[in-house]
Amino acid sequence: QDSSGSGDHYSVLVLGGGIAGVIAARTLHEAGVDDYLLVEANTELGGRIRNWQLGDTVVEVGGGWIQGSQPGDEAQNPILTLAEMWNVSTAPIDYSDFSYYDFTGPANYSDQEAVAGGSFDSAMTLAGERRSQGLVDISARTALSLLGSVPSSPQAWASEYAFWDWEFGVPPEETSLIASALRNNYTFGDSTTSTDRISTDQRGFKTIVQSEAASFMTEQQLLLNSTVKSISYSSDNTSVTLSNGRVITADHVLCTFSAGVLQHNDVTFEPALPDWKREAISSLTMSSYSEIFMRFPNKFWFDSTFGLYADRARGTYPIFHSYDHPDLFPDSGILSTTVTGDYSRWVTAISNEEIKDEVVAVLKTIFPEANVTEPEELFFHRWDSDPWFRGASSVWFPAYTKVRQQNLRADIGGRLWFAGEATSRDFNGLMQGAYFEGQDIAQEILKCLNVTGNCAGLSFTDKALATNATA
Ligand SMILES: Cc1cc2nc3c(=O)[nH]c(=O)nc-3n(C[C@H](O)[C@H](O)[C@H](O)COP(=O)(O)OP(=O)(O)OC[C@H]3O[C@@H](n4cnc5c(N)ncnc54)[C@H](O)[C@@H]3O)c2cc1C
Repeated sequence: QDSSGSGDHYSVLVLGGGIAGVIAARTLHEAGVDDYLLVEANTELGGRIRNWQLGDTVVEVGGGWIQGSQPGDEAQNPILTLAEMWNVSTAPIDYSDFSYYDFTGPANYSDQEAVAGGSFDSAMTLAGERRSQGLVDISARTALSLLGSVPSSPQAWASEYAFWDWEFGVPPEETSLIASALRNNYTFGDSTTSTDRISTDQRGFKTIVQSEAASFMTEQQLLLNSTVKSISYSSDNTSVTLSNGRVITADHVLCTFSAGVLQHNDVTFEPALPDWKREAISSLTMSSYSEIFMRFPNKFWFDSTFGLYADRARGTYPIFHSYDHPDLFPDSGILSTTVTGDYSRWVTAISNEEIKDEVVAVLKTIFPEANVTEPEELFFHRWDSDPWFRGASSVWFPAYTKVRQQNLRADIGGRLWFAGEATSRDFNGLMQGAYFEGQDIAQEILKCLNVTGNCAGLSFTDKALATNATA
């Protein structure tokens, strides 16, 4: 195809080279549609799957945990299938392997963590009951309160944090009960055998996306380093304008940009997106989620996998993860700490040197006997300020309805389509959500290319506010 800037035409333009975009392209290819072009702003495929090297060790700074691997008889998580296909090494994660600390140093409050876990399970059950009765969505905080769970000490807050904020990236006040239960229940099912796994592959977990793409995509079907500025659509045609002025037309455009990118108006639509679509996009938030990696000259911390820290201020460096662990990277000297929500926005705004000072002060508090040194390296990806992502992953506000969810993934006029982790009802925020949506929406496009079935498009409801139904 012509890349000189004079314009060209494809059957399908796939916008974005994360999991959703690559799996959509594969789905088109498998149906014999090779007249597509995948456009990606970055210089490589992978999207929110990214790695960084500290010392000699490659760590995952974005999606890298396979949540709900579903071994045994259950349908396996397709992300695990991809990892196995491309010999990407992973290790199990043991969530029961915690050490406990508070602002006085080591402190054992595992009983409080067990209580928080019980409250989480009860909230998931309550969500199922409310959904089957068609009741309106409520926040996870409201649900916890209804269940009598009212944490009122730093140790109880940290315990609650481990089940909610660490998983969803936002506090229970901002988490939809219904949507979080859908995600939790579909990810983990009834399984007691399902485990999470973490990538340990030194090529980076992005290998699952890049190797998969290399197995079917040609150089002519991929346009890297190219930013989409605007998308025009009508019932007859679509066209996309890149930041270098190149205009590409297509029968169909599939947009897989994050909800954060769509919310920030980084890409303009001509005409503007209809109100029902804008309301759906605005009913999600992009979580602020920062895992801060540090490499120390020597290991001075716990031998367990995780450390939970209860500061007086909820959410202040609450989770520590030891990568210098026999299952991960022994002798690497790597320890991470995860912050979310407002504290993540704070660390995104300050310098790495300031973060170092804060974290070292906390580490000195929790290891009063140890020789706590400065980290030799500190890195985290500032997802919130990255214009290609604008946050970590999508979370529904406590205003989830079936109609808003359907409107989020509905096409516009049978020409402009949307897919990605955010459009997934059952796995929103997760890599498998992006995978299934890329596959499913590409199949809808195939119907409209007259390759398979009838072109009906995906239904939407113009008056989204008319119904509260969550089922
Ligand atoms: C810190 C962090 C931790 C996470 N942890 C996990 C985890 O443990 N388990 C899990 O399952 N998931 C996790 N996730 C979520 C997971 O990474 C995502 O759900 C998934 O990778 C999203 O894939 P996607 O294809 O929907 O979107 P993306 O990967 O965002 O793909 C969209 C692509 O569009 C490109 N793009 C954006 N704007 C433009 C433009 N204007 N022009 C051209 N291209 C553009 C982007 O560069 C990107 O490559 C995590 C995410 C983060 C950030």
